[in-house]
Amino acid sequence: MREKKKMAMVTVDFHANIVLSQQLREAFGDQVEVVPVLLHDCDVIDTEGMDLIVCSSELIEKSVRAKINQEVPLVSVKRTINVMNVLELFSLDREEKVLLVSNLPSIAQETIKLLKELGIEHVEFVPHYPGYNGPVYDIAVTAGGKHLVPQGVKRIIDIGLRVIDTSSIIEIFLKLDLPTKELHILSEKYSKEMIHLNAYHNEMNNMLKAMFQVSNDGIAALDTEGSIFFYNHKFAELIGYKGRRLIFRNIMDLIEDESIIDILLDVQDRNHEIVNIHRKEIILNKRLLYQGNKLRGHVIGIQELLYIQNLEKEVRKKLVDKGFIAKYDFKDLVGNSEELQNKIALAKKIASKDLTVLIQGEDGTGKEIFANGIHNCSKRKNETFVAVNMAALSENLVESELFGYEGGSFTGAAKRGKAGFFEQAHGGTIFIDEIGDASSKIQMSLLRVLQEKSIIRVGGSKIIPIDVRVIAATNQDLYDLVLKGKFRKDLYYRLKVLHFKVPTLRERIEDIPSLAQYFFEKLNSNKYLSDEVIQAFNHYSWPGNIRELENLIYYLDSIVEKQRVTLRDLPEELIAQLTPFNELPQWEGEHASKNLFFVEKMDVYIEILKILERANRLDLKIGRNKITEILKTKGLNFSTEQIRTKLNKLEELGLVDIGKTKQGTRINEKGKIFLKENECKN
Ligand SMILES: Nc1ncnc2c1ncn2[C@@H]1O[C@H](COP(=O)(O)OP(=O)(O)OP(=O)(O)O)[C@@H](O)[C@H]1O
Repeated sequence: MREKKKMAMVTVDFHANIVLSQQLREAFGDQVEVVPVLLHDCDVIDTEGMDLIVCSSELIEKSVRAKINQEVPLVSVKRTINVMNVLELFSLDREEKVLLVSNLPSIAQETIKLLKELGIEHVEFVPHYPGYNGPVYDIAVTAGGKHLVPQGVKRIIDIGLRVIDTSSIIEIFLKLDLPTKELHILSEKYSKEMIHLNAYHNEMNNMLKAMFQVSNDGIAALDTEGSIFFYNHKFAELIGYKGRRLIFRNIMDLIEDESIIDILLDVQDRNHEIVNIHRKEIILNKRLLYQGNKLRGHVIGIQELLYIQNLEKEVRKKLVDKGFIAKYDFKDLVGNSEELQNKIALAKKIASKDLTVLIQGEDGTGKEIFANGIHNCSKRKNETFVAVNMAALSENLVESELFGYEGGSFTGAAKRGKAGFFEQAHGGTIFIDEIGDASSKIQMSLLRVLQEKSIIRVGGSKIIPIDVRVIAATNQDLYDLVLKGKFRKDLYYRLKVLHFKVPTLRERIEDIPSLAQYFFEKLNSNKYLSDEVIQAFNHYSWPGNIRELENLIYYLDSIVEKQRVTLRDLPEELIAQLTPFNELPQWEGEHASKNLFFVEKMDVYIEILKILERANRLDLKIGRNKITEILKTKGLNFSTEQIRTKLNKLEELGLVDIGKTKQGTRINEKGKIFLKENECKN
């Protein structure tokens, strides 16, 4: 019979030797004799009959060789950390400075590396070893070297001696040159390995258990009969059994409500069920637990609804702070006018289509609220909403703000580069306000994004695919910009796939009282507008639209001391722009006529209508250039652009028809009646 193999386990430290020798005995069983040797206890290592010398580390290999006088194979093992022992380290504060104490600097460094590999990356380990006089911190971590920890440390975490790595165990087996017919040793070793592995799984199990215990969710596992075989503290607390032992208790004895028991024990997964336990609203999720095909039980996750709601609020607040959330809804649009309600109905339809939108409208009409509303009504409502104002972005940075940049692509750029608004909006919506202000270069890039659905960062070459819905808005006449060559036609058509115009406040004066009241209420003010003020407001042009009204209400709330706001309280500049009431024409047409003509002096409009009426009688086509020319002869100096706006206003009132091509503008029947009734008053 072949003699038993013999190996020496050499270490410096006595405790280490006990642990490592034991580990080797477990791995190799009766097939190998393990002789413990302490390096500093002998001048010469007795190698008589020795098949292998195992060193606890490469660092002692040289000293070991110096103490052997015979050629004996030698192996230095790799060491690893017992996973379970490091759990405590997860509880250390982020960025805490912690000493890593070992007998040698290199071992300290090696242990730090191992800990990092195990995921302990949130603390800063500072190596410490005997003879080193570096700074001492409150906490020290050591792998079996408690006695080496310097004075002044308040808390020592001993993660235990580092054990021999599996790969080294295999290396030892091979070095021992055990005959192949004795491969069973290896298989035995493997089975030992399995034991180690099981131990590792056990450790993982323990780690998971520890994680469940610190979880803010109540978690439990029940068998098919309802008997609890795992639960965490939070679960016990939420079902009203805080601090009680629930293992193997049946859930039916703990919760009386049968409808909840039904949910817990029925054979289907459950999502976001809301149940009432001890007068608390609890949100419940459940997954069935299978072993192969066989149902083993149920895993339950519960949480207090209030807690979730508060969390959501916090997350929402953070996104709001970053400006990445749509804070308005359609219900924030105050006003019952048909004009507004029709546009809201249209916008809701638009919201359901995942296409690009163009919103046009004067300043302060609520375009941004519409954009928010569309996002919040769309399938992207739970994703980010990034609002960008082209007019507010500096010319130099606009490209990098929109599309991001690669590290170091320009002076002042962050080293690691930065994602732009488009990347940040990925999955959600980007709202580009004042799109008419985009430079031709940006227009080109925007076209690319819309066509290719990808971006390239400034200074980069990688194509980054993005999935973003674009909502653009402008207070300018984009088509006019296209005609003037200031806006790309292709981009214009790409943007206005779905489009609508937000009505001005002039077009919906009946909303003024409710808007005014809404803004007073927002300020917690009990002030209100007198009828004469509302009348006056109806006769004002509101160039700044709702924003102007809002600001005026803030002004009135701070300046006026009485509850009822009268004409006298209005700012002088506003009064100056109102036409006195007795001069108001009494045309009983559509309400629009009541407001539009008091915006500016009536006479220009009357003159324009007169010119159009004459042209009509003579059957002449007349366009805005001709009208501008004729007005000049009457001492009324306006640019063709201004005349265009006035013609548009007349068209809005239904008094003229503007030809779509080169037919010029024609006065219609309503316009003629209006002219007849008002001509004399001017
Ligand atoms: N229908 C409405 N009801 C209540 N508030 C409104 C309404 N429309 C607009 N507002 C308010 O008026 C202000 C201007 O609205 P918003 O910023 O959406 O307008 P805008 O058309 O995007 O303006 P701009 O083109 O100048 O950016 C905001 O304070 C908004 O809350």
